[in-house]
Amino acid sequence: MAAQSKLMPDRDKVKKLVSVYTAHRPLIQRVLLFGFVAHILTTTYLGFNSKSGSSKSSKKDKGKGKATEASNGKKQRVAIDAAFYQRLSTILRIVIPSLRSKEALLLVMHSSLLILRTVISLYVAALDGRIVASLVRAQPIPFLLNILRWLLVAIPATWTNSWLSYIQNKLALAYRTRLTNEVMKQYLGEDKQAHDIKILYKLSNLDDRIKNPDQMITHDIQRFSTHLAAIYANVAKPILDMILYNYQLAQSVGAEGLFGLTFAVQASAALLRALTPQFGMYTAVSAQLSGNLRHTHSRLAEFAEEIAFFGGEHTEKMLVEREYAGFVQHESKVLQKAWWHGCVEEGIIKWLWGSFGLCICAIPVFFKIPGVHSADLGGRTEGFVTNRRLLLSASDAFGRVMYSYKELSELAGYTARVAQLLETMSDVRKGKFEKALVSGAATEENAKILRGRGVIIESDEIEFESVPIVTPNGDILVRSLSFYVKPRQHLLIVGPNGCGKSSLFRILGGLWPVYGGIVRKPPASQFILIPQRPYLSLGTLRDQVIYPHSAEDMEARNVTDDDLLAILSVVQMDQIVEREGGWDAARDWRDALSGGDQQKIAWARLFYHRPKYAVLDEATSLVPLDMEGRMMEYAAKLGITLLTVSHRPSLWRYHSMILQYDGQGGYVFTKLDAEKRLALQQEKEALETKLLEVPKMRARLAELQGLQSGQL
Ligand SMILES: Nc1ncnc2c1ncn2[C@@H]1O[C@H](COP(=O)(O)OP(=O)(O)OP(=O)(O)O)[C@@H](O)[C@H]1O
Repeated sequence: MAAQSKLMPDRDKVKKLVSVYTAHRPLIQRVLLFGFVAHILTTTYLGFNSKSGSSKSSKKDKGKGKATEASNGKKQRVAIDAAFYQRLSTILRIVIPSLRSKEALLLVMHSSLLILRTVISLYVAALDGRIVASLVRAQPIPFLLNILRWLLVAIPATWTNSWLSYIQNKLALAYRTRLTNEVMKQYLGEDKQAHDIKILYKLSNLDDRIKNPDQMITHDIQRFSTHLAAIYANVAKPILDMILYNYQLAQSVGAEGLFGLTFAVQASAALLRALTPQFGMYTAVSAQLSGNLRHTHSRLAEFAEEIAFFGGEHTEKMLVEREYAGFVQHESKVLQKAWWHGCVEEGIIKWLWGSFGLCICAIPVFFKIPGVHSADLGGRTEGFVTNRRLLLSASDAFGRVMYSYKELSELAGYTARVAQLLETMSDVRKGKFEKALVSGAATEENAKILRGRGVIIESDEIEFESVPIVTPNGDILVRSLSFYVKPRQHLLIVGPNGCGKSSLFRILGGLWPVYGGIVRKPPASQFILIPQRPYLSLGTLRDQVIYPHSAEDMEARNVTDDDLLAILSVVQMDQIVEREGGWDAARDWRDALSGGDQQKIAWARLFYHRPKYAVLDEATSLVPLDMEGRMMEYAAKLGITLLTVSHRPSLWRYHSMILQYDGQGGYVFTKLDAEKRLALQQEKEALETKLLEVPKMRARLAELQGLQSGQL
């Protein structure tokens, strides 16, 4: 009796607690639901900002040395971390430049359609329950009416889905266009006046970070845009869905059950996340390896003739196979990781969470929920079917948030690649280069030269005052070079191979930085370069002569096709117009013209543009001597001052100054007396020929002496 009387107050306490709970249940429900929404948003945010992801990746990077690696050996970490969000926000400002932009409008349309789809799904869940309930209650009229509603709701449902995929693809295309335009603006210059920066050349020659810009501009930007457009639907929409479906579900199963479910799901989700491999890093490495492979193949196509003549197919095959093997090895590793991750993922998301869900749907069937009226069999079935559908949608939404983590990792990979391209171009634009320097650059004296910067002054004449000639690798070819070229004082540049003759032109053309001294020169637009193998663009015959002008530019200069024909007749190429089918004929001119004809077309281009200075780098090596003289004289007649690199003595007489490198870092700059030099050259050659005869004469002498002694 005593023990019973002791228990009584406890029982009273519990009863009191239950009655307080029942009385305040609406408030408790609201607090729980609010807590639920806050919890979902916080955990999702923390999940996408997971520090563990980044630290894990850096540990792995150290262990296996696998992160995206620029060719200068620097590794770039790819994870969903602060760096990723920072890169992404920079790119987002490019792809969605303002709230009034087309992309922002598409995003608003996309969001509205996503919400509409969720609303339709909620309605369909309730309708499904009602259809099953009318079946269980054997009520044909409500059943038919509900089927009619089902058919009617199918119209906006299908319409919404088609629109969603259409707008998502449009969004991806719009992002790609914005990003490509921005990159092209930096890569090839914004307008015709902006080509002085020469990012195109500097990116691959003065900097090591970007190995294959073609792959980045075409493939990586496309993948990035597609992922970015999809990530919005895959992250924002599932989060919204999760909140709405669960809210609806809580109305019938109680927020307590929902909270329990959320706790169990979050715990297993944390486990899944911990087991998720670094897909972002793998994506970036994949893109890099496939870019290398593509580059190796494009070299094959470009140098097909040279390789075929050398019989270098076997060596090239080995090179391609090595690249391919590296790519396949990486892809196989990723596939294996994706395989077991897929198993764990499906086990947890589909099956474990499915069982949790069924238990939740059973709550109103087995327990009396305070404040909810008991239902008949039909009502219970309706509740169960609706709840189950809501639950399936909610768990599907949660699953998509989990999967989107993987997608987000991939997006991080492409974001890293695109951001690297943009950052490197911006650095190159500012003159900041990252390049592995050769050992010679390590000496203190060389390093000092490399740290310095010279002055460039715009002028009508060309003058170098104590300018070092330094290669992008940090090799110093000439420590201090001084010379000048006045208009019509043609300069000949000679010296052994690799001594820096063409490098001088790269400094003049603004391709290489000036590391010291003073350079006075006209803007790069006042120079025209004719290399040994001239560049022929894609386009018509006319385009080859007027490159880089367009037909409109030519018209604006009042130059007609007849004028072009007259220019071609100077180089004896006028018959080509008829032969190739007129000025508008388009071909691959590198194949259609012989080497000599290509050089002549380049000279015709020079005569069309009539710049102040022409830079000729072995530009007459493939044309006959009489044609060479004709072209040089015509250029001089047009008032073009020539800076010529050539080993042909026949060219000396067209120049008045000479810059002669000795190949050891020294040089002589002096007046060129062509006749005297030619006489000296002829005397030297005559002596050399005579000297060649000496061994023969000695042998003959010995023979004669032998004969003579035999006779005696
Ligand atoms: N983009 C580059 N990156 C690194 N080094 C370079 C680059 N271009 C040229 N060089 C180096 O600069 C040096 C000089 O080259 P340059 O083309 O000026 O020689 P050159 O005197 O014209 O020789 P040649 O008569 O054989 O054409 C060479 O050692 C070359 O390897």
